[in-house]
Amino acid sequence: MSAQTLYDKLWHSHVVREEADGTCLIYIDRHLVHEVTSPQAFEGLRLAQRQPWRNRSVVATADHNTPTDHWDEGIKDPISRQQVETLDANIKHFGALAYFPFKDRRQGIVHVVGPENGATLPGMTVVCGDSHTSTHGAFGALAHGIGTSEVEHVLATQTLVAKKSKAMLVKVEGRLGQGVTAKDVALAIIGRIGTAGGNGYAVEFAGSAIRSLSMEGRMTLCNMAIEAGARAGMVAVDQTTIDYVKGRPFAPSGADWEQAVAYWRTLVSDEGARFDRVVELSAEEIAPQVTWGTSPEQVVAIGAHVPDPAEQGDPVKRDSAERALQYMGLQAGTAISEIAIDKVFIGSCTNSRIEDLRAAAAIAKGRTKAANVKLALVVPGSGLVKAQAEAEGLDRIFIAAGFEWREPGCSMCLAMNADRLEPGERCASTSNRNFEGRQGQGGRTHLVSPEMAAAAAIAGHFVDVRTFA
Ligand SMILES: CC(C)[C@H](C(=O)O)[C@@H](O)C(=O)O
Ligand code: SF4
Repeated sequence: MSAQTLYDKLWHSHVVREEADGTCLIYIDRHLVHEVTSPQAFEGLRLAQRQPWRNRSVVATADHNTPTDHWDEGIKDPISRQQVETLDANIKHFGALAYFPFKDRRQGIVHVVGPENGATLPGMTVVCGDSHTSTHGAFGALAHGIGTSEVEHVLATQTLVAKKSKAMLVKVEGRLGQGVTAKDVALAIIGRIGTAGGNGYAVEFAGSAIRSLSMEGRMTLCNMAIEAGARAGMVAVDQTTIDYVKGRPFAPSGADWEQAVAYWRTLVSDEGARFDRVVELSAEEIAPQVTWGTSPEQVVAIGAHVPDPAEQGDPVKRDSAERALQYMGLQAGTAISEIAIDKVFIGSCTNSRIEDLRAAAAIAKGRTKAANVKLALVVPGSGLVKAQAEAEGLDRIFIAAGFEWREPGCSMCLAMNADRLEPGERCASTSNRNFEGRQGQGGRTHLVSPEMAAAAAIAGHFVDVRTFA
């Protein structure tokens, strides 16, 4: 057999049936479920009087609609409460391998919860009614978001109708500088190929800079593959992957573990495997990134200035840059480091894992939030991340610096709960989307790494974390 990509291997090992036109039925190993995209799917099962094909593939949690403070008061918003209670009822009725409901010790953002419990494993197909399911590709898994009707299809049949995508290799060689993170790599890639650059592709991230990333970093990167328009993002299995998975609650153990590891080690692209497109970046050239507009591709390095739309050759891009500047309340030519901020959000499935919190705390330690920053919110990705951070004293560092330490959830990543921006407020955010109104109507989002967000909270404006002393 000719040399195969990691994507080829994951795909072919899951095809149940292939039609002449290439449409396939692929088997789904892990089905992650949250409260937003599952109610109609479960309702569909009920109406059809069907049972889930394999409810032990389901791992569910409530994340988007859960508040991040005053948990003793429950969920105040009636619509949010109903969504979360509906999930409770559906899981109770249909069953699951694991359910981490509101207030459970292990509750959290579904994309944080899956991996940390060992429910996301190399070689799996992982789906969820959520676009950032690409996160799980960090494990050498084939992972992507699906729509609500597909959620129902997977529940009912354990399969998905899909067509194979083209394969793209994004290679980042070299050493990332001090203060340059996986988030900066992700933003730099999107800045290079654009938010449509990955359309029609499954992307494998490779190269020495990617190999050197921790699993947390790889998850950050794969999380944002979707913002580059890709169907899925993935990283080949190596020792870092295997070390991370070992000993987690749903990971195999004993003889099963040995057998699994032997298989997982094959989950790499073969020498000479063919990709439809190859993009190469040099790690040394990547600086901390800050988005200035309303699309993740509208991004520059911290030392740069807000670009002038007039210099944009493509009329469509020029138009959208002009609109973005207007929405963002920015002038072309302004130094990024002169942009003052009102709020800071450290959290989301992109950057709310323990390593992200450690990095932000290292910047905040012994310092104080600037007076013009009304709120600096730190929201761990899960209850387990929160407990770990507290055991390490990170919560006390943040609180001493004037930051707020909250309960886990999606929080201010999207305004589906009480955490949001007010119209016109400007936020340094570690999340993944900066669309108009994403963090609240009229809110202005700048995407950055956790280090950059913490430094901005202290300085009151964006600042180069590499020279921040
Ligand atoms: C609510 C959910 C469907 C949505 C998604 O699919 O991504 C959300 O998680 C987001 O980040 O916008
Ligand atoms: S943290 Fe944000 S991006 Fe991630 S699942 Fe929640 S809302 Fe979507």
